[in-house]
Amino acid sequence: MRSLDYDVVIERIVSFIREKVKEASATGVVIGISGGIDSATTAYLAVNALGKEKVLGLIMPYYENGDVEDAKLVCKNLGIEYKLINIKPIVDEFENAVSELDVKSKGNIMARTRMILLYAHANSMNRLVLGTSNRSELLTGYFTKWGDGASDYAPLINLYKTEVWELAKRLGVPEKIIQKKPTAGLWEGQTDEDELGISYKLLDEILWRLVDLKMPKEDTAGELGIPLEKVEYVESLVKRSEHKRRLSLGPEF
Ligand SMILES: Nc1ncnc2c1ncn2[C@@H]1O[C@H](COP(=O)(O)OP(=O)(O)OC[C@H]2O[C@@H]([n+]3cccc(C(=O)O)c3)[C@H](O)[C@@H]2O)[C@@H](O)[C@H]1O
Ligand SMILES: Nc1ncnc2c1ncn2[C@@H]1O[C@H](COP(=O)(O)OP(=O)(O)OP(=O)(O)O)[C@@H](O)[C@H]1O
Ligand SMILES: [Mg+2]
Repeated sequence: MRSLDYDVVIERIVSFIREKVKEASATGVVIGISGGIDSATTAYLAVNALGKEKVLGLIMPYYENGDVEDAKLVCKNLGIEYKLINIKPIVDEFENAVSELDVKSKGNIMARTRMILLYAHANSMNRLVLGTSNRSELLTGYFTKWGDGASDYAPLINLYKTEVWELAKRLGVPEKIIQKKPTAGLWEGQTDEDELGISYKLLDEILWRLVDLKMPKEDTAGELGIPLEKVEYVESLVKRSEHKRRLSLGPEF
């Protein structure tokens, strides 16, 4: 895995956010704050870039669990304005309108409902939506298309999850948030690593070699001392999710 100078990373992201808000003549940014590390890290970077007055956090729970308290902790530590919006009635109304909704499809409605609320605030306040996706999620397609994958700018998009952990430590994100298991929170007990079937540590090592270094899969498996099937599995995740990394296509003329 590459080794990054995190002081430089922070400086680059902070000036990126500042520049994009200025370029759009926007009054600030809106971020969905879940109580997880990606949104916390994004919010810390945004406050560094713009100051706390220009960052609005939306806390949008479906389930009643400790995540709301963690999300509030992030907002309070940063001193940013936040709004709590319970998305359960909205999502349940969608569920009523669709027959035979499976658990994953309902989770995607949650992610898309949050996206609508983020854009409603961005529209009405002349702000930009900052996304929280990272490179591990982007490459594996581990996000809801047009849901949490949708934003105006995504400051962490070129950093792997293991790098986001490093960044969070340096930014002073609360230890409690850093220590949490990554979860999309779309159903009770869901964790990223269980659903993906691989740890982020290994996933990132494989993706770095396969995608960034363009290393043949046999060499990747050899270097990491893992079965070829594990690398082929990650390769399949990348291939299968290609459609999520571009705007909708049509035939060319
Ligand atoms: N080949 C293709 N070409 C063009 N479009 C294609 C396609 N295959 C599927 N599609 C379309 O894509 C849809 C499937 O994609 P999508 O709707 O995203 O749904 P899907 O990929 O099935 O589910 C989203 C995944 O992301 C995870 N997630 C979601 C949200 C947040 C987080 C998190 O980490 O916080 C994780 C979630 O747990 C789940 O595993 C299909 O219904 C179809 O409309
Ligand atoms: N309950 C929620 N309230 C507000 N935003 C949410 C909520 N759940 C998810 N989101 C938004 O969706 C994004 C994607 O979720 P994801 O789980 O990948 O990130 P995270 O929760 O910040 O970090 P982690 O992956 O470590 O759990 C979040 O960063 C956040 O912007
Ligand atoms: Mg989460």
